[in-house]
Amino acid sequence: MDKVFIEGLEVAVKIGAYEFERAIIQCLHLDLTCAFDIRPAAATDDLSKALDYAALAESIQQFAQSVQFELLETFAERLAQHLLGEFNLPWLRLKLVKPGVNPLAQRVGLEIERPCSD
Ligand SMILES: Nc1nc2c(c(=O)[nH]1)N=C([C@H](O)[C@@H](O)CO)CN2
Repeated sequence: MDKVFIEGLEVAVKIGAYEFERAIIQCLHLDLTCAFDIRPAAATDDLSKALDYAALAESIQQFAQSVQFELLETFAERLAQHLLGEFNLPWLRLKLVKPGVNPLAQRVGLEIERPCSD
């Protein structure tokens, strides 16, 4: 299956398990890969037949503005379900990085695939 992706999207969101995090907005770095058949768009040169990555990015930003969670896991799962439904996607991979959390690590975060491949 073809893939449409966004890499390095900066997303501002209220997220964190600790008390001090409930009052601040933090920036996550997001990579998204979506399975999508590009042939109808390629055959017609028509954006309406494509998976519009600008629309994906806008939907992600709006979702992030409308929620507040403690865990990256919750944010990832809810966002994945939101995108699968809104864009009628058969599969996606979503990677979230929360920068600056652990001084001994370059990056921490998680990656999910939905529907699961295993
Ligand atoms: N698996 C996770 N571990 C941790 C999370 C998380 O969302 N998922 N969150 C935190 C804290 O919010 C931390 O990022 C604050 O610096 C700790 N561990």
